Amino acid sequence: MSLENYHFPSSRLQTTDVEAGKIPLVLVACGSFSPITILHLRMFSHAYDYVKANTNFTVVGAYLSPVSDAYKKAGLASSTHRLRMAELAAEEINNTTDFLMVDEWEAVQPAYMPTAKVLDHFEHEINDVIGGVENTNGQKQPVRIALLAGSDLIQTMSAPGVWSQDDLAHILGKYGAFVIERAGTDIQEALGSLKEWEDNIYYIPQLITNEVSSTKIRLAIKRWMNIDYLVPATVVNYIKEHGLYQDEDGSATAKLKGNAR
Ligand SMILES: Nc1ncnc2c1ncn2[C@@H]1O[C@H](COP(=O)(O)OP(=O)(O)OP(=O)(O)O)[C@@H](O)[C@H]1O
Ligand SMILES: O=C(O)c1ccc[n+]([C@@H]2O[C@H](COP(=O)([O-])O)[C@@H](O)[C@H]2O)c1
Repeated sequence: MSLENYHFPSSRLQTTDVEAGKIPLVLVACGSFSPITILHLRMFSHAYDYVKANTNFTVVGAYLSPVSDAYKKAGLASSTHRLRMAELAAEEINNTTDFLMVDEWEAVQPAYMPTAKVLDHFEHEINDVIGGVENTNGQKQPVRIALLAGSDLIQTMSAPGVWSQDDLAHILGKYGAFVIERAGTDIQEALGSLKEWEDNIYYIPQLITNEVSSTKIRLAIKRWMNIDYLVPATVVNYIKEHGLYQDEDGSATAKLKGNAR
């Protein structure tokens, strides 16, 4: 896994027969995914349903883009592990909805890559290199790239000093964001200083809110608790096999392994 042997994943990108009259859309979720949870996957299902019912877009592909090791956030497993877990999770969701892919480009960067640059990378690969998509009338159309995020991430955009103003204008002005409600975030506050881009921000309430977070999963593992049904089953097994997120003495992993059926 390195930039030299990197290839942009497009196997699940719908490049032909896109419904004429619709705007083709690719959703990109950036984050740590340490580990990926079912809520990360649910973000895509929520967005897909919302887009279909409420907009003139049509989803032609979706990507998980795990952040690189240079992000150095507490609890960040190595990008090799996070990419593999994301792949396993994507395989699971694709049993029911066939559009999710994992892009390694951000994760393999030697330096931290701001989200604006990550979205530019998708724009380049999909619209410049692949050349957009073809609709049912045989016409070529550019794809709209958009950020998919939980409302907590959008709230950080209103917090001073976290994002550069130029990057915010670029992300929300050029690309836009689909924002999934997240328990504990006041959406009015989160969108407070982002008013000028409100036409490009789509807020998606959740009928069933759920507070699963990667932090809580890591905590549960440290407390020797079972994490079944909170992360995909294949990812649970991967975490056990590789002893991820364990205490220094390894006891949490030993217990998880002991619980394995
Ligand atoms: N329960 C959730 N509801 C809505 N959005 C979520 C939820 N969990 C994660 N997200 C969103 O998923 C994206 C990636 O999240 P990230 O990898 O930081 O997960 P996290 O669970 O917030 O991690 P951590 O607990 O390590 O901070 C972010 O946009 C975040 O807002
Ligand atoms: O580009 C930026 O300036 C920027 C500022 C804050 C956060 N981000 C991105 O937002 C994501 C946050 O993930 P997390 O796990 O810290 O919630 C991650 O992909 C970061 O690269 C990006």
